[in-house]
Amino acid sequence: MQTFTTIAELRAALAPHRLDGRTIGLVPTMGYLHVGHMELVRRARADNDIVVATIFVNPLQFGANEDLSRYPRDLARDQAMLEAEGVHYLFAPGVKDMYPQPMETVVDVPKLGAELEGSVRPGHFAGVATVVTKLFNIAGPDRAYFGEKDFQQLTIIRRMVADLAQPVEVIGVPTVREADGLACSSRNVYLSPQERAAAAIVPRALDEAERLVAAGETDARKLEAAVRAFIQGEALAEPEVVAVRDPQTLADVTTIGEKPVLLLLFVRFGSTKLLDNRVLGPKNAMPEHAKKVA
Ligand SMILES: Nc1ncnc2c1ncn2[C@@H]1O[C@H](COP(=O)(O)OP(=O)(O)OP(=O)(O)O)[C@@H](O)[C@H]1O
Ligand SMILES: CC(C)(CO)[C@@H](O)C(=O)[O-]
Ligand code: BAL
Repeated sequence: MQTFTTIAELRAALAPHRLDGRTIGLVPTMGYLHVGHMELVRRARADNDIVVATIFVNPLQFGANEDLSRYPRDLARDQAMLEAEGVHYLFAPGVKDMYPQPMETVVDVPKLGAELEGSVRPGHFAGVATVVTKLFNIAGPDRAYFGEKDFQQLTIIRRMVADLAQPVEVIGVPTVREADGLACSSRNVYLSPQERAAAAIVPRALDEAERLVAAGETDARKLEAAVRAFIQGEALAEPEVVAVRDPQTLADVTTIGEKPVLLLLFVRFGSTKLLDNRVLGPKNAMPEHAKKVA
């Protein structure tokens, strides 16, 4: 695996592959990799001739009071993990390599980006859409891989690609979980031992929602209220977003009926925010969602 920090180096390395007709799969990350990221890499390896992973902690998507400066980083460990999975190229630019001058151009999907997680992280999704567009322009991938854990992000990227006719196939990858069901996440390292134990309430809340729907709950607002109360049963957990939405569009849903719905959770433990979601409803409509890691 070769690691590059500049746009020119990566482009030069990829150009001959493109000329030879090889397909390129892109796995964008912010580093501090875990088994969830590795699942994205494995999918990219299976589908493409060449795999490019990126590690960039993108300042554009962090608010002033967020964790940009303390975001966990370990490039040497990440490189070893990517190399072991057969990644061909790692693009790990510095901020000056990505943004040599202050960015004047913004890619935004404003309606989808303003709600749910966006309502507590204003500007976050414009930062994501902008950097992902730039990464697409740099690497020119045939396919790009994103996790379903960040479901709103995945929805926004799909919409952006469709609206702008970006020539990339977006592939969503099911959430990889720890043994107790907690979704793997780089930010899990922020949790104290007590918070880590308490965080198991998040996947359990998804189970509880599934149970309530199976027991006949059809009112989306009532389901949200019940799930919120369930999470609040854990003293260390503060639910910021509990929302039942349409899984394709994220549009509001009032009734849970024939069609599957998506339950999105954004739960705070101290200063750490964790995301999770599950499709509820007809079983055959569910994606392969809950993957456990031993
Ligand atoms: N548990 C997981 N299963 C599958 N994909 C995941 C998982 N966690 C993250 N991803 C995906 O990996 C990509 C890079 O995510 P990122 O580097 O932000 O990791 P993260 O663990 O989500 O970090 P954070 O804790 O900062 O949210 C995103 O597409 C994200 O959805
Ligand atoms: C897609 C992404 C790498 C853009 O910075 C980031 O939002 C993430 O890690 O999910
Ligand atoms: N995992 C999404 C990137 C972020 O929280 O900034």
